[in-house]
Amino acid sequence: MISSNFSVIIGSVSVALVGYLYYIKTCYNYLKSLGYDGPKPKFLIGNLLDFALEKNSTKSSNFSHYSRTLQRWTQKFGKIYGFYEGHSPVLVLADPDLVADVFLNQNKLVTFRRSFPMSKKSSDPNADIFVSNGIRWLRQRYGMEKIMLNTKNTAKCLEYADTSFINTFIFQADLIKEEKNIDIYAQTKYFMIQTIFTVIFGTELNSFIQKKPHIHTVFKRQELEDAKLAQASNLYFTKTVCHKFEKAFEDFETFSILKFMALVTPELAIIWRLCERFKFFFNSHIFHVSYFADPMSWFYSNFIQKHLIMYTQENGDISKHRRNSDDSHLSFGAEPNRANIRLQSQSQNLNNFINRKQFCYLNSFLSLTYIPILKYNQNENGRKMLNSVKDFGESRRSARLPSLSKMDELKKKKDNLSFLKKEDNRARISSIDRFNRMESRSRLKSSTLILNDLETEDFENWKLTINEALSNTLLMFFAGYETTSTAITFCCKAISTLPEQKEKLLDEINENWDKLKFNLEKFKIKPLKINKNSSQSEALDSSVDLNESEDDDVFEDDKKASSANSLDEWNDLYEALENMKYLDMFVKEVLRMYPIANSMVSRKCVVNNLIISNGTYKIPKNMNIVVDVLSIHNDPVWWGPVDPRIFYPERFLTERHPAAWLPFGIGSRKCLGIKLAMSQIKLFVVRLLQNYMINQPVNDGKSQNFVDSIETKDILFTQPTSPVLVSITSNTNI
Ligand code: HEM
Repeated sequence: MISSNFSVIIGSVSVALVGYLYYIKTCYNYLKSLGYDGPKPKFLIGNLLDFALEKNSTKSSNFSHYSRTLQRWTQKFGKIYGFYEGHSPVLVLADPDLVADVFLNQNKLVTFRRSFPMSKKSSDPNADIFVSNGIRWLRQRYGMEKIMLNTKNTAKCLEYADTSFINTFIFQADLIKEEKNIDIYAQTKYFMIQTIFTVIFGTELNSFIQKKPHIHTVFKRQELEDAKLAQASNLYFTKTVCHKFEKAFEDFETFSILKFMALVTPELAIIWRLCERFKFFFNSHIFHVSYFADPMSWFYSNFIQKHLIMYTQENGDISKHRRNSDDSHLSFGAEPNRANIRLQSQSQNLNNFINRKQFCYLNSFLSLTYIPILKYNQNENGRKMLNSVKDFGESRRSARLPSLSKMDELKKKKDNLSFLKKEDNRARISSIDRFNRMESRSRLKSSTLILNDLETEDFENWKLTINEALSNTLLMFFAGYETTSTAITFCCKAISTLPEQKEKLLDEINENWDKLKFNLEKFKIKPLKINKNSSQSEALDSSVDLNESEDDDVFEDDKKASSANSLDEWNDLYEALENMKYLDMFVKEVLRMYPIANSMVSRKCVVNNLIISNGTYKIPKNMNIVVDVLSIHNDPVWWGPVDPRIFYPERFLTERHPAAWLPFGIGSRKCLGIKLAMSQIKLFVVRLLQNYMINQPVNDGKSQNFVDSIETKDILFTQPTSPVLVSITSNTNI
């Protein structure tokens, strides 16, 4: 009897397996049946091996290179074709007209980013804007755009970037009085982690280890030796943080058997997700699938939590918030009961954050949140919590939120979500309604927070949940750190290898010198105006006495000075950078030649048969769509007549196809950090050239042609595979 049952089970499983394998086999006809050509897939894995085996044709290494694989296929199959990830079809667009047809499509809600079987679902309570889709994305985007694409906020971030430049770069490089090779890639990472940290928390990374960072005293000449040690310890911490982030990226890119299985058998993803829960049995990295999960929890417990503790301590509220106690947790992904206990202190902590004057993303995102109401609010604790949260919400609402009429006005007004403007689009409205319903269903299922459904005001629909506010702050690190530091690295390498273009940049900096005021002056360091004809640079303003008496509390002075420096100063600097046309073209040209986040430019078609190119092509529902950015960026049709392989910023003087330059993506889902990233890259380039002479590395042994001088890989982002050397000499008077 047992054996016959066993045979039945084995038989059924075998039949199911054979059926499943047969189904997989039939999938490989799909793209052909739609009329799309493409590389020949292998059974089960599709074309995944082609990515892994892609060789860098000009270099000895063989790091896999997503963009180069697409580029090779484009040469063979043309401007639109398909490939298979496992047996899931993916459509590739390699033509700006087609990209515009899909990504700028106003009517069809093509705003869904493609997803991977094991990545976070859009319905997850902690889903950030990057993984969210539909109305869930739209709501987050609506609020976050106002913060992140705001010029004043971006100008404020320049102040943070300037200070980071001093903290992470100037000091080390100032010790270099003779020409010396440095790894500019490592340096820009230290710069970026400090900058992005301050942008998110409004406080310096160093403040986590020392309340008054020694860095602010390092520029006293007589203390230089001591300062070296202080600096070393501060940078040690920064380096640790960078290391953790590097690890996160590595983990993401490392082969994982469960990720691979989910990619080739997405229908069984539920099984692979279950297996992941038992990963501790296997105790091996290759069984991990979570995207950034571990570093994120490390990051959360080390940063957000500590920050809140520190903040409440600074505000004299230590009694309620014991260090290392659970009391000061936010309910980020926590269970309702635990969160219930903590909410009193949470709301206090959040209140403190919200009421800070200092601009930072966390603060701004929290000011967009719904009032969180926990499920079990009928007991006394719950009621207390409810009241305190309501008070907190009220104060925030009156302090921060625009009035209802203002909000309506804003909704009506120009914003980048242009398809919102289409009033007569019934399909859109019904889709949004549907997503709204779907979203509220998934929200009700969420075990963490239940949103206050009694909030009836219209604009409530456009806020973030508290979990979204927090997960988006984490996203900012990952979206902003690696990408921007790599972009700055490429710019520095271009400066060091292209003397003619460097001269043009120097000329423009000299022309705008007075507008590009340098924060360093308050640290008694003076950049010297660049005199290209002599080896000696001229001191700009001899009225600053470098030996003037030093205050014991430089930090306090700096604080006062920086608050006295009104925001106008940073607005002026922002404007000055914006008006530097050659600098703008230079950075754009670097990003044209070295686009960094190509695999992010992707969408999922959620409408039945999207017709593009005047009916020439049809994209069926659920098709994943990616863009071959590298081919578009190197197509002479769009970038000629000067050969696109040549570094030639002036090509941007000619108006180009709007979908031919894609480093930040395109359409209503394009990069939210574009303003921040561009202004920080420009600021770094300007400060670097104001303070240092940058040249080709001495005795590097590598080609000093810009294009060949950096070896890259591209799995998640394009990254240099080895240290990027430039030679540097200080131009600064200390
Ligand atoms: C050089 C630096 C950067 C590059 C090359 C870059 C590139 C990209 C790309 C290609 C996308 C996908 C766009 C699309 O699908 O059309 C993207 C999305 C995004 N980026 Fe960036 N990025 C950079 C810096 C930043 C920074 C500094 C931040 C924020 C601090 C940021 C935040 C985001 C966010 C939130 C999204 C998702 C937007 C959405 O889904 O609506 N990025 N980025």
